[in-house]
Amino acid sequence: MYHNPVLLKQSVDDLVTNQDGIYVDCTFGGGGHSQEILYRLSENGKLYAFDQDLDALKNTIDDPKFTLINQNFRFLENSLLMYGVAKVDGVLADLGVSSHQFDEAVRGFSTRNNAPLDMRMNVMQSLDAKKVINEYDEEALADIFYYYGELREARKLARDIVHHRKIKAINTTEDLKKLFSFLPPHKVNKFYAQLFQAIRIEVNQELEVLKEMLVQAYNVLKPSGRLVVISYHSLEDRLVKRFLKNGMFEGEPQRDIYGNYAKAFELVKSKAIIPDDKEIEENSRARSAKMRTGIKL
Ligand SMILES: C[S@@+](CC[C@H](N)C(=O)[O-])C[C@H]1O[C@@H](n2cnc3c(N)ncnc32)[C@H](O)[C@@H]1O
Repeated sequence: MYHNPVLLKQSVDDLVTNQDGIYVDCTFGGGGHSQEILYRLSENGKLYAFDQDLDALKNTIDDPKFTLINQNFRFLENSLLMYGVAKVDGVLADLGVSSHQFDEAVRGFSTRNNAPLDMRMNVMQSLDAKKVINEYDEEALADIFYYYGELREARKLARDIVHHRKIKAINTTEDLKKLFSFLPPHKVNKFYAQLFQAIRIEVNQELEVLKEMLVQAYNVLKPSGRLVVISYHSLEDRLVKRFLKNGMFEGEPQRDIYGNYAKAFELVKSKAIIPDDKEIEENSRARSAKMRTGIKL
């Protein structure tokens, strides 16, 4: 199976409030969420879906209400304008990589397989994991490991990598993992997961594009339109949470003349929605999912 959609019912229940409306699925993947949105729309409704990965295009849905756009969702606003769409009723984003991307060993996302250091969601882009690991300077690498992987020994890791790559280029996931094989077995899997997460975030500029998409989603939403975001790690969730609360990512939110914080969205639930035990048992990818929904004020 290409991908088993996470929090499917909950997310689409939150998203679709107008069966004649215009909706956006920023992360088409295997099309599970898109398919469910289409079921809820009348023949007057429209769904525009984005995916930057060419593989996802193979899953396209044959439905006159549906348009699939092979583009990064950081170009949400302009891409929709190209289709004559200025305002929409709801935007969904189910972030990260699909199971298909993860399971395709050759793409280098998984810590389990030996593969070229790649990790690009869009195989047409030039920056890949090999460039990050072999060409970034020590300080840049340390920052990536510290901020994106939340690895405390970031400086030492960066130093080790720079030392080894002078002797021999680090070309594959196995070359990279081998550098840290001295770690105790009970620590090594978590460490690799954090290391790979950090590199993947950098290769795909995941936090930057998320910020750009959130701001544009706000711009394209009609008043009362809904933004639903499912994220899979705390760095993403933190950005989504702050944006839905204050319409910004950092700093002090503005206050009105009464001293109240200016709000961009009303939250459907103050706490993030997480999958229940049954869903996690059936789909391990659901384990770290957090969903937040805002209604544009
Ligand atoms: C978790 S999967 C989505 C799965 C989908 N909801 C389903 O039901 O099959 C994320 C998908 O979004 C795509 N994606 C991630 N970031 C993207 C971005 N910045 N722009 C466009 N597509 C992106 C990935 O290529 C991947 O196919």
